[in-house]
Amino acid sequence: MLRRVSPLSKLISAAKPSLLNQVACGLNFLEAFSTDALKPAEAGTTSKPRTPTINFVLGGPGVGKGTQCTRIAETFGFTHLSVGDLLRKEISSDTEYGTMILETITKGKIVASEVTVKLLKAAIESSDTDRFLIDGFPRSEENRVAYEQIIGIEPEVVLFFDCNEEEMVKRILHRNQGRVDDNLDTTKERLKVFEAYTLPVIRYYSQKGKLHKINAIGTEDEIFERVRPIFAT
Ligand SMILES: Nc1ncnc2c1ncn2[C@@H]1O[C@H](COP(=O)(O)OP(=O)(O)OP(=O)(O)O)[C@@H](O)[C@H]1O
Ligand SMILES: O=c1ccn([C@@H]2O[C@H](COP(=O)(O)O)[C@@H](O)[C@H]2O)c(=O)[nH]1
Ligand SMILES: [Mg+2]
Repeated sequence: MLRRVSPLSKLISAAKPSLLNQVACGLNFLEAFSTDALKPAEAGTTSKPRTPTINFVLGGPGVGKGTQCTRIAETFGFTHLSVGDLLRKEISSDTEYGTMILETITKGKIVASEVTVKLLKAAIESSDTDRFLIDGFPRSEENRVAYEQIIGIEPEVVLFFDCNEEEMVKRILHRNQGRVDDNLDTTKERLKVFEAYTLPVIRYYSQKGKLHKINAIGTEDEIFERVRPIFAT
């Protein structure tokens, strides 16, 4: 069912001025696209509520988000949704967004929320499961606001894998998976984008008491043991 959304003015009042243009550009899209499909049923309605559990996994480029998500998903029964993978699938499927996504990823920039939230929503809705690890999203405050407007499920846990830049660059340059963004120039840009746009999201969830900061230096096993207690309870 289509639903009109309330004005964004309240939501963006706390956002940095540099983000306001991006948020404003998303307004028409938000009004047109918002649905109640993933929201809990209102009191008095007969339909069964469907409120998936959402956890966000954030961290700089190459820090090991995907590696740890695989382990967490296997151990604790989550569905791992990498938004980067959803975007790469769009490129290889040659969809209407493919060329724009390829250009954006190659430059190390952030794809418009219109596209990422739409892909994410479709992936959640088409899944048989209801416990998700969302890897690499939201990447900016604009992404976060769009997510809240369109999907609107509060994350239970937000993981932040933290590591120095030198180690992240080293991991990317050794990744060897043929990604178009696995080169030094794009990685430098991604690090700038992470600092300017993703750190504010991390600060937001820290202030809400949802953030779990994980030291991402060490072996994959050591890092996973730091994560385990968060989901083991
Ligand atoms: N603890 C670790 N120590 C050394 N290398 C690691 C560690 N964890 C992951 N790696 C390796 O680092 C590379 C990047 O890991 P991964 O793809 O999981 O990172 P990511 O955070 O998902 O990166 P991106 O943001 O670019 O998608 C991979 O080659 C992976 O095998
Ligand atoms: O929410 C997102 C997620 C990803 N991107 C773009 O994709 C690349 C690669 O993402 P990974 O999560 O590292 O696989 C990223 O640099 C962005 O260009 C995005 O725009 N929005
Ligand atoms: Mg990844």
